[in-house]
Amino acid sequence: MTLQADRVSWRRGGTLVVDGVSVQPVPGSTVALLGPNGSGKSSLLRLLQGAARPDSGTVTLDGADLSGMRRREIARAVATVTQHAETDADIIVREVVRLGRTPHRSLLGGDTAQDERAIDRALEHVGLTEKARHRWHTLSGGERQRAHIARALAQEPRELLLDEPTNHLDIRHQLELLALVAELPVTAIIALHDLNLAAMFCDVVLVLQQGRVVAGGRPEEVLTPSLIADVYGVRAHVARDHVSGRISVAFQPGTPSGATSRGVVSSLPGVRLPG
Ligand SMILES: Nc1ncnc2c1ncn2[C@@H]1O[C@H](COP(=O)(O)OP(=O)(O)OP(=O)(O)O)[C@@H](O)[C@H]1O
Repeated sequence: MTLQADRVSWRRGGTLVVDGVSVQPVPGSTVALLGPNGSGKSSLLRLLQGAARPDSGTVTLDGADLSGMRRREIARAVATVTQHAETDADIIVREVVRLGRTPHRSLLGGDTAQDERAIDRALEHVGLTEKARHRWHTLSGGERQRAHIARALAQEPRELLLDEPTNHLDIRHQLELLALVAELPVTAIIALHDLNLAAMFCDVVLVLQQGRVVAGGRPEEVLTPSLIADVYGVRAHVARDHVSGRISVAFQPGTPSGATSRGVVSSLPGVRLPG
């Protein structure tokens, strides 16, 4: 059992932005949410984190409907890093990361040795140990992003929801972050724009278009030139590494000629496309 969405739909500002989406990740797997701008990736993550309720369908955690659960209860299992995470207070980095421990703290108790260890580990994972005592406003954009990820890791979640976590990161930190997430013993659902990062690190990709899942499965099954042409409207060449079996995508100038590959369906469990 894990965090699952079953045929969720959500209307925002009069528009259906999530349309009958099911997500049933295998526990411990890493799932990429792909799709063009405005296709509904962040909206779906908001439903999965319990920040909003679907108009229809259900999001469940270990079989229990998220809408009947307390935020603290959800936060003990599910950590989220959103695209626009900010921290106004001028506190040191370690205190930002400490916020991740809040759901685990008893109302009267202070921080325990376990809290301190979780914070140390999280800072180390994202390479910010040296900056732990620095003030928040002195960090670069990428360092702030990594601190927010450390906060989520300090939460010691089972489920990790990340919205464009590589946004501000240089290439080394992009690779390190996704390698870390893929190795962690968590189920991770990550909204990504970079198809190559998805292909390198994710077990499954779900491709959204106008709120609907139009393809889902292993990256090498789904990320074909015709799917990329259909969904993103760009030409691409896809090469496969014969040793790792992983693919890489090279984009080409020009508009693709009309290919249709909607509904690439995988035999993988947990990937269900709308009928
Ligand atoms: N607060 C809001 N109120 C009304 N509509 C919204 C709101 N936020 C987003 N939307 C709309 O919902 C749709 C999906 O947006 P969403 O942010 O989920 O897409 P996305 O795939 O994450 O996009 P991006 O790749 O640009 O981050 C878009 O059409 C957007 O305009």
